[in-house]
Amino acid sequence: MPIRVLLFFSKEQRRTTISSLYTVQTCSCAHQNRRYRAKTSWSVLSRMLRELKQLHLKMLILPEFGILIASLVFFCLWWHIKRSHLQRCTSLNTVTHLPIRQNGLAATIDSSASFQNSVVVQQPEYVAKNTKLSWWSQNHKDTLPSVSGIPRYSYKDIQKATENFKTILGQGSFGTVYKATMPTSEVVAVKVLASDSKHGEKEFQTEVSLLGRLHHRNLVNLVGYCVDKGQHMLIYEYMSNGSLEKVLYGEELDTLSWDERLQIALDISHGIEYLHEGAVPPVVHRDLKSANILLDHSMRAKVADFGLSKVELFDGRTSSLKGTYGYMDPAYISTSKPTVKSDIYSFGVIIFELMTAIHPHQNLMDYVNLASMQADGIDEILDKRLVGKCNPAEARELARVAYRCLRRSPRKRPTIAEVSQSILKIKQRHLSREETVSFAGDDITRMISRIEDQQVELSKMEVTVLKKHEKLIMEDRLVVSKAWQKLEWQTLRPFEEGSAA
Ligand SMILES: Nc1ncnc2c1ncn2[C@@H]1O[C@H](COP(=O)(O)OP(=O)(O)OP(=O)(O)O)[C@@H](O)[C@H]1O
Repeated sequence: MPIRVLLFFSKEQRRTTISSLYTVQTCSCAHQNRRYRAKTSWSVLSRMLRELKQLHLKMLILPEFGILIASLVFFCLWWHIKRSHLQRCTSLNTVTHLPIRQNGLAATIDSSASFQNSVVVQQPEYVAKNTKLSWWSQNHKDTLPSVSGIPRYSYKDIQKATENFKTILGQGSFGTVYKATMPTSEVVAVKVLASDSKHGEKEFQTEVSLLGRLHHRNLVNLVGYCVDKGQHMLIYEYMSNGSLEKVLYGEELDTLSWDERLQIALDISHGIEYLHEGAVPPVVHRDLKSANILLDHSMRAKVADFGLSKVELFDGRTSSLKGTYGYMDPAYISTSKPTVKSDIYSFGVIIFELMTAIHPHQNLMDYVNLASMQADGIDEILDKRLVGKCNPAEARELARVAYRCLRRSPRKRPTIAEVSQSILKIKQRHLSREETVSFAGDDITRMISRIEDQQVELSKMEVTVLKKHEKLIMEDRLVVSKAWQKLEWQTLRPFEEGSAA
């Protein structure tokens, strides 16, 4: 404020003007809320102008004061325009973010109109890692903003990575899945949404927004996507051992060991636990089945295919039935209301599949119901490849967990955390048993090798004794022959001398 201007004011007026200007300045520093700040600034300014007018001073003709007011007005206008532009941009992606619990990570609920009720998790380390892929897309100026920070690729990029869609990994109701190698040498699986797919674009968007925000070591991670040339594609981390369904029912000679099956059950339960209890609100998968469990190079399992996932709503809203025959919870079929307990039911079916290698489409549930009539009924339906290779007590215990998951009343079914705990206990007991066996095995091996060493020693001793004996005999023989010669010579000598005489 130029001092010169204030000189025209009376003492009282000067004080009012200075304090008004001071208010403008401090308001702009003190308040975080910009709208409020702008509003306050405007009201203070207009009040000040009104006061100046009342003073009948011709201040505005003074160039310094005019410039100051003009720049203040300009600044406020500029700030307001910038602020509303920023707000408009953010509302296109995410609107309101409320804090949620997420395995120790801060997470938020996205209430944007485009992806209603989807779960938002703060961008994890893994996404940052994948930003190295984005150089590829950066060259393509036509790319639209990516969803949830997941790298977006052009059709050309994918065409190149899949070598013109050469290797098919599988076919689902969503479309065909191809193998691809990214420029970083990372091998991925590209799911191409079939143009006649019954899921359509809505499902595609659900999958991108949901998968892009949910990350766990037991979920198949989404590493990119493509919306280009009328095509919709999802890029996932590559699971080299394919689906659990293929491994259980395929013609591969290699079979899953009991140990591997226990680990797979535990991995699946951890994946579901993340969806049900790590994400708030909970995510119901709605299509858990062995075809949606994928196995990596070391046979560790991850839950895949969130195309049918929906965040559980607490308003009791019902929706159309989604899922796969044989895995669907009867309570869900009758109420059409998906809950986390419907997933627990499907998981129970998967546990029995793991144990029996009987597909739900081949009357698995009939066998399971028959087996439930006896305490050791599971022994009768256990996968033939496991007979004699697994501890029956462990198998029966796991079957009991699965039976609890299949209870008719959803309320009586355990939570996924309880299921995880039970499987973990079985696994730990299995490991400790194996250690004991291997300890005992170690002892026997050590004893055998000691006996073998002793045998070698004994045979060596035998050889030495024999050699010594032989030497002694030889020496004795020599002595005897010498004595014999001497005796002979002494006996014959008188005769020889006599005859000579
Ligand atoms: N990330 C992946 N890595 C390796 N193979 C995969 C991957 N995703 C899918 N596949 C293969 O592609 C097949 C089809 O997968 P997709 O998820 O499209 O269908 P689905 O789950 O079998 O059936 P639906 O879509 O009807 O649920 C799988 O069975 C699997 O063999």
